[in-house]
Amino acid sequence: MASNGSHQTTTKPPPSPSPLRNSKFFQSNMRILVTGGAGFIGSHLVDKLMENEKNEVIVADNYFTGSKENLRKWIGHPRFELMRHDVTETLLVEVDRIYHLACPASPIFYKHNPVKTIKTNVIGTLNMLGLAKRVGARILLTSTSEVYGDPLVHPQPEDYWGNVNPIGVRSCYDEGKRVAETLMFDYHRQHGIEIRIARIFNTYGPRMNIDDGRVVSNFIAQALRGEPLTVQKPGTQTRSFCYVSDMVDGLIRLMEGGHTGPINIGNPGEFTMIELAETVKELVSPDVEIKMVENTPDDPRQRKPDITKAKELLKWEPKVTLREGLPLMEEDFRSRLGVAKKK
Ligand SMILES: NC(=O)c1ccc[n+]([C@@H]2O[C@H](COP(=O)([O-])OP(=O)(O)OC[C@H]3O[C@@H](n4cnc5c(N)ncnc54)[C@H](O)[C@@H]3O)[C@@H](O)[C@H]2O)c1
Ligand SMILES: O=C(O)[C@H]1O[C@H](OP(=O)(O)OP(=O)(O)OC[C@H]2O[C@@H](n3ccc(=O)[nH]c3=O)[C@H](O)[C@@H]2O)[C@H](O)[C@@H](O)[C@@H]1O
Repeated sequence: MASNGSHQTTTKPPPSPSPLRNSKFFQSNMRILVTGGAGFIGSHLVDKLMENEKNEVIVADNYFTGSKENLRKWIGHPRFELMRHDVTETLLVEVDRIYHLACPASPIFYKHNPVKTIKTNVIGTLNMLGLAKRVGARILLTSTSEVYGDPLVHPQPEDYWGNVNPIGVRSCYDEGKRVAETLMFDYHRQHGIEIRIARIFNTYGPRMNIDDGRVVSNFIAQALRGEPLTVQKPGTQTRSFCYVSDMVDGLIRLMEGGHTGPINIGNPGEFTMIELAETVKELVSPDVEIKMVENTPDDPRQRKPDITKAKELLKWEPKVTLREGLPLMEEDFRSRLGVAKKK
């Protein structure tokens, strides 16, 4: 009988998700949530995770920039589930790992509805951290090299704090990702959540949206349509391009390794936009014109990852060069645009 109305505290752990988990017939798979899994990087990550028969994969995506088409081969598979879900709303699922990718990544899409972009980065990441806390999952955030802004240190190591405009048209994305990183570390310190942060540098490959607006997809689509390649001024700005299979390998190593990050994942091969246009022209369509056009505000002038940490801590480095990766992407764009290669 309760003595004098004082509350008794219980130290019993919360019940397991289902008593079936304790059954000797239960096969304990790794259950993995991929937010943004219908997008470009997300769908390649899903392909890789599904190769392991011990993995069950759940994708949550609102299809803003992603599509079911990217996951077509897995729909109906017993270890795969796809749900239409916006990460700015809470989600209750029992999972062991969360790859949190949901966020539009191309500047034209993230600037389309900047308030929604920042909500996705902030509220979406809070929701996923809340989920990780509730179910004890490990969570990986796909942050970005944009946290370095228009960098004054080159190449960029992880301990560089960046040069970011907090009120510019890109801020919904780069400041959004910076807050997302802060939230990850605060949940880690305050609640002991297991976190991983990848700072991804420009990644390209098959399945990018044809009219995605990012530079590699723009140039390949333009070359195949016989349109001028639009180099935004001054054209001397640089980027370092990582092929998507290398990126997925790096993300899985980071998730399964013992380091929180942030860790840069990218290919240190650095090119000006004029060099990129010339390479696409040479490889895809030698007759195409290269045209200089106006740029957008706050475009970073140079970007190249320092990947010392990834090499040391993850034993990771990219394998696919730009000249090897571009033809793989060209092949995919040719088949989607219905443009055959001239013999
Ligand atoms: N590709 C790159 O070069 C690059 C570089 C740095 C960081 N990243 C990060 O990697 C992640 C994936 O990028 P990507 O290139 O595959 O982009 P993407 O646009 O192809 O994929 C993003 C996915 O997130 C979904 N999404 C967007 N908002 C959502 C929301 N509120 N709720 C649920 N789903 C939502 C989209 O529908 C899409 O499927 C992003 O977080 C991006 O910031 C990408
Ligand atoms: O890797 C990153 O960290 C970030 O990089 C990109 O942002 P950005 O580098 O600006 O990507 P693009 O839009 O592909 O632009 C790259 C460069 O190409 C130029 N560009 C773009 C498009 C075009 O048609 N022509 C052109 O010259 C831009 O001016 C810019 O200098 C991504 O879109 C972000 O999601 C990502 O987080």
